[in-house]
Amino acid sequence: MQLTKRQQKLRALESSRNSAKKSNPTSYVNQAPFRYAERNFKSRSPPPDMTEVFDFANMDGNADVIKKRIVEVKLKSDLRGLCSLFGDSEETWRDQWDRAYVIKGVPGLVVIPNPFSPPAQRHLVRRCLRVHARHPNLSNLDTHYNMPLQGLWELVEREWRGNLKESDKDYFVSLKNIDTGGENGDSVYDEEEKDYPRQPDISSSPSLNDSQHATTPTLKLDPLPSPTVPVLSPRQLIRKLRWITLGYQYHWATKTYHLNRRVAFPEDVGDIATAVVKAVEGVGLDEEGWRNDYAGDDFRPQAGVINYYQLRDALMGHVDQSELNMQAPLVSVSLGHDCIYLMGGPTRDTKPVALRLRSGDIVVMTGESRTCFHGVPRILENTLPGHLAPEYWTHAETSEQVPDDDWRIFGEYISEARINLNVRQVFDREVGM
Ligand SMILES: O=C(O)CCC(=O)C(=O)O
Ligand SMILES: [Fe+2]
Repeated sequence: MQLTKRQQKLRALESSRNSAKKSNPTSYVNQAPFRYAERNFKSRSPPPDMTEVFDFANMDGNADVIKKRIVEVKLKSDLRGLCSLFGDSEETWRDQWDRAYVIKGVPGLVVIPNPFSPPAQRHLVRRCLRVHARHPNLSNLDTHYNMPLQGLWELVEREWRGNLKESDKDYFVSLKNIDTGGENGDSVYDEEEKDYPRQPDISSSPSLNDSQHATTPTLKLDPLPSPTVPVLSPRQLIRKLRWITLGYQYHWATKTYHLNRRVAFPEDVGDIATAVVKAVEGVGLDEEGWRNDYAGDDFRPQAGVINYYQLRDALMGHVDQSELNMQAPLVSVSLGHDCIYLMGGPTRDTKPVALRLRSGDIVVMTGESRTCFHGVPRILENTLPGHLAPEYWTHAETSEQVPDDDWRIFGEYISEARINLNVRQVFDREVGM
């Protein structure tokens, strides 16, 4: 993109102002370390300081202070035996299918570098857009729009193939009537920060507040639609999708689960999470006195969130503490563009570690880390792996490399996005409905 002279001048001015602010200790002196790190990685001008980022796919490239903190550990089992979506990934594995990493000073966190094959990653991206992002799963868009039952993605595909035109009656997804009753618990999405209504009011206190737990019998009113959301074409509207919920649907306003809105948990996502929880059983760091002792057989994938990030989106620091069962590990899978993932401590006063997560990487929050602050301040541009690019099939050399011919449309979406799929156990075991 060519900048005009005026734009260049404005950029330069912004950059010098920000640098001055950054070098002025008084403007940062009262800033909690987690916020300070968020601010660093969100900054566009000047660009963030990336010297202390953990990169598990490029071990030699890590700074010495980072290398010293990474400890390679063995998973309980070879992942390939646990779920058919694992296996045949690119170089990173070199046949070490039981390899993972933990970090000194970050008890409970386990990182498994991408174990998925390229087709498995494409399968998950497709499922996240075509299957999971529709009724009965709730999304941020449901508050404001009468979402089509067959899903927004179906309209996107029809528009893309030229089978849906502006003059067709179902082209524009209609806005919800503002008179529908409810409480105003949701905010309109923001270009840069994902509209998790929970973010602003999560306290930095490590103690769990009972009112945030799943069983609290609070009145769960649906949030009111906003009068200011625009009417958009399917391909524009899909870029406004920020999250959907799986299994037990989440009520953001009260930070509790809807016990009466339970959707069957998707098998492929549940299988991945269960396999991962089984694999990390017993993983720990003796020298720091921690070990994940959650039995894989006790894990039940009961709820999940899929986050859809556009390149300028961020997810601010938060703690996931709405689950009654806070002992079970939380499994989180990255797809598409790389991101910076911050993992802190029980309050924002702990300096977080910054991890570069790539497509396919899995983060598991076990034990202590389960109640710690974390967030995604930055999606890294120009990091889409070739096997997810829209034009991928045109470069394929063998027939196995050729993905389904409909990949191009998913590739177009993911070429400006990152998807995160995370799975939680809410209760101790199954809960009868
Ligand atoms: O996008 C991610 O990697 C993290 C998402 C997350 O923390 C959440 O949904 O609670
Ligand atoms: Fe989270």
